[in-house]
Amino acid sequence: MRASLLQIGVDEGESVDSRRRRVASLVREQAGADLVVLPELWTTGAFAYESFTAEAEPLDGPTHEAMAEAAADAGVWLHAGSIPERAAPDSGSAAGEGPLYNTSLVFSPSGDLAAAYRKIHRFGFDKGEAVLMGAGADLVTVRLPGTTLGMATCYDLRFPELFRGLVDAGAETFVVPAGWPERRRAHWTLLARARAVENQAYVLACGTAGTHAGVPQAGHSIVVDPWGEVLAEAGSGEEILTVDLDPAKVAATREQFPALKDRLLGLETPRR
Ligand SMILES: NC(=O)CCC(=O)C(=O)O
Repeated sequence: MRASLLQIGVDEGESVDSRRRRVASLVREQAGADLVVLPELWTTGAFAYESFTAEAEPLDGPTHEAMAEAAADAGVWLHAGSIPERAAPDSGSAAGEGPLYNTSLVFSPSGDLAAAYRKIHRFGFDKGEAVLMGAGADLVTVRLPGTTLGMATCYDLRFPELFRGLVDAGAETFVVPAGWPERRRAHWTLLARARAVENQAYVLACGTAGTHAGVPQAGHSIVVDPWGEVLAEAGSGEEILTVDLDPAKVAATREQFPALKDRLLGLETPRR
């Protein structure tokens, strides 16, 4: 299974529309891959909080349209990273706008939306995403030929219980789009490897390059195998990381070193 991670440069000098067109072309160039992965909030930049409202779009908005077409043209599964989603207002609420979410979209090779995941853990503590966006509530997995994807986004990487929940839901390959800052790059690499080792799963973690809202991005997208080995790691600039994965390695690792079977806590039915 061939995966291509597109570490997109997100700088303020490029408009959202032209970046969307550029990214669609890059996705089309990945024909021959099985899975293509984009970063978190690559239309706006994950730290460009002021632009979230202006650039928010419904689930079936311009990014959905452009990425569905690009996935179908390339004939690939596309994890299109995430968008600032403007949800419909609640039917019971007063007239006005619905909430914002940081929502990841996955398209099938025929361009159909296969899954949407609203980021559960929002970054920023008492500002930014944490106050502007709503929290997702659902764990999401997607079945692909050969592997089941588990979806998580950026700051989610710091919450191991999310990943354990995804394993319980059948995940074998975690896809983590991100806009991770350079300042905490060491955490990014360490956490990506930790989530792979503790869950005996592939981790495909795709970040951005460039600087937006004054925050230099780490880049360093990384692919880790179920034993924790780093299969590929990008530098800090815009880059495409292409890696061949062996989906059977997940089951083999879990069988040869069955640590997941020794879990005692957090199970619905305790083993001992
Ligand atoms: N966009 C994010 O979720 C940033 C996360 C981050 O900077 C961190 O966890 O550190």
